Amino acid sequence: MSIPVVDLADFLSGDPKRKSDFVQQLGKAYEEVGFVAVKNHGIPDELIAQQYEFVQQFFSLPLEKKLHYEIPGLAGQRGYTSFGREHAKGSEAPDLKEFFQFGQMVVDGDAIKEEYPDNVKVSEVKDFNPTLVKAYQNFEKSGRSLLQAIALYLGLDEHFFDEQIHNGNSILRCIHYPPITKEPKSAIRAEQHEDINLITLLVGASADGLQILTKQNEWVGVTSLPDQIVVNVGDMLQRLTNNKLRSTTHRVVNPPREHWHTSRFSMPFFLHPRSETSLACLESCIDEKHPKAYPDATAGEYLDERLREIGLKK
Ligand SMILES: O=C(O)CCC(=O)C(=O)O
Ligand SMILES: [Fe+2]
Repeated sequence: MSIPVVDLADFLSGDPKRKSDFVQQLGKAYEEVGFVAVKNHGIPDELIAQQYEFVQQFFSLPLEKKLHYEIPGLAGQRGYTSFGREHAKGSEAPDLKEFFQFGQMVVDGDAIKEEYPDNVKVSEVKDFNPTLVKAYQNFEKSGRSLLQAIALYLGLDEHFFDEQIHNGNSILRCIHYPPITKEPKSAIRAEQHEDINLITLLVGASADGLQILTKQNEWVGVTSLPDQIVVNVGDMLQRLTNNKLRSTTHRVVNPPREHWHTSRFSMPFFLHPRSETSLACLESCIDEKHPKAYPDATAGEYLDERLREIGLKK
């Protein structure tokens, strides 16, 4: 299915009409579909290509080397998480994936640094960490622009989210779905779920498989052109907007049998605010037809609850 396509260059053009058209297109797409493809997203192609290359090198290391980077007690939030550990909320069978997570680097003296575990340094793949740092910063920048557009759509100040995401708890997740060697029991590459965070930026995955559940309750495949990234609403933004913007259910299905021998790689960037940020439903999104649907919570409290539900936190 082709999801709506928006052009971030319109938002950044300085032309008030192009900017406000972008805001309306993005907001409408998030009310209706929850997913958009973004062109002119600002993340350099060479950087994405490099990141893919290093990520493939990392996952092709022998398991005992990768296990060095799986750090107990971090709930998978930094470093390596081995195959079969994470399951979707409400699902028993683990997903068919392994992944590596990279988090915020605080360099401006902000005391929030104490909240974050250090990133895990991979020594076997030269330039792995510096490349993830660059990618992380680029995703943050594009994500900030998209949230500025969302703020305007919601009638908020354009910079409403800027402070909330400054040194926020965002995660860059590099995923490997290995080749499938035997009939999977009930598991698929990634079982249906909604993302936890505000928005997710996903660069072109290396193979088909991503599907979204439409309002008509049908699973449809999502494909984006190589020069686009897919950006979807997560549960934190759905919650903040009292269900005005949709955190659409999605999954990654197994390939047809003739492609079982192939790996799939993908790199979602989960944009999170600072943990103290309130996710209380915005007053402007509450009315008689839309009574307040969620109790107040901070982003930190909510994340904690969700990490327990998916088996990453005990
Ligand atoms: O691999 C993908 O294309 C999507 C992964 C995903 O939805 C997730 O990790 O939350
Ligand atoms: Fe997801």
